[in-house]
Amino acid sequence: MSTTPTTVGLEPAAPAVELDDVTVRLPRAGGDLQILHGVSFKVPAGSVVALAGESGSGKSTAALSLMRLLPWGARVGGRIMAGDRDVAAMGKEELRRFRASEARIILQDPWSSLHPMKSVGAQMVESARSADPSLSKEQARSLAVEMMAKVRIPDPESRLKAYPHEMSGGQLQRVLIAMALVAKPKLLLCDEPTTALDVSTQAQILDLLRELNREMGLTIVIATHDLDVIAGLADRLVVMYAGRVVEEGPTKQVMANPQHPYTWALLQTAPKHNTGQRMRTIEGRPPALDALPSGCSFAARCQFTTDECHGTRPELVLVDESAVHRTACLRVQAAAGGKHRAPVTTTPVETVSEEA
Ligand SMILES: Nc1ncnc2c1ncn2[C@@H]1O[C@H](COP(=O)(O)OP(=O)(O)OP(=O)(O)O)[C@@H](O)[C@H]1O
Repeated sequence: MSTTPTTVGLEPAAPAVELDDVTVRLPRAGGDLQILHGVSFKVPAGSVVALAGESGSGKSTAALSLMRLLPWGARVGGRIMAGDRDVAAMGKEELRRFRASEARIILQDPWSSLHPMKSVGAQMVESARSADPSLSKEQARSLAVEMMAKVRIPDPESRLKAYPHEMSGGQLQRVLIAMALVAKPKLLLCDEPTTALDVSTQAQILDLLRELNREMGLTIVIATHDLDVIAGLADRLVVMYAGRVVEEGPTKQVMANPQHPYTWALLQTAPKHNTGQRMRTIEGRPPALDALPSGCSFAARCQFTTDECHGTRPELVLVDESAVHRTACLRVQAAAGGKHRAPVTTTPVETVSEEA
């Protein structure tokens, strides 16, 4: 885990990327389906930020929106910033360069992320040269060998000649990470990067990500439903539910002292955090996105629900200013006697995605 972000008493690092009041709507017959509702979080440069939540909570959509990799016709509101540039306002060529060299993505299924008919080496050379067209084929190839060695693929020279079907899932995920690294990106997005892998390979890939963050200062955003993945890796944790952020803060603090009942319940489902013999599940299901309740989306599953929770949607407010720990729960806010502050939000402006 890096030590750069939001250290108490120090100036927080400038955000590498930031979502500010982001909404995402997808077109469908009968009216748009809203997937994200005013999602805001910052990813300090050099940090690891995890997006956690059950399936369908909007983690992937939030992560993919950072690279504008949303389905065609998606309407995006709010601001998505990469440093001081607005990702939504990037022209085609700027966006291509951003995706080729600054921000790279690793998806859950390594098999479908690679071309089956091209050797690993050819794909790595392409990746390197799309980020830096001035590289010769030989230079790109030696960079590929270097990065294959960095992700600890034995005998990288000969493995470059292999085709994807000749490699295991764990090796392919390493190849994908190496393929991202040849572009020398600043930001690596990982969408459930270990879900398709066996447990020991999962641990090795997580160790590798941790090492890349520490040694290369790579900023990492990782979307996962598995809180054990996050525990030793992420500096900050963003917990999502039904398309909203319900809690956000330093991972250790959120895990040791979860404020939102959903975060607490989610932690109980993680094997290492569960003290009982059997793994718990959270009773009930998240609400359908086209039938969200007017109050708190978690109210129907929460053991602390009051009448007010059904009628009033809680805003995400600071519960610990120095650690930038926020939660969206009326009960927590009431217990604090209203001393918590709601963040300032901006007026959303919508853009329509046409290139993904
Ligand atoms: N292209 C799409 N068309 C229609 N609905 C979509 C589309 N993409 C996502 N959704 C819906 O948006 C919601 C959020 O999806 P998203 O993949 O962001 O969630 P997630 O938390 O990453 O879940 P998972 O871990 O299952 O991927 C889900 O209900 C999903 O069905």
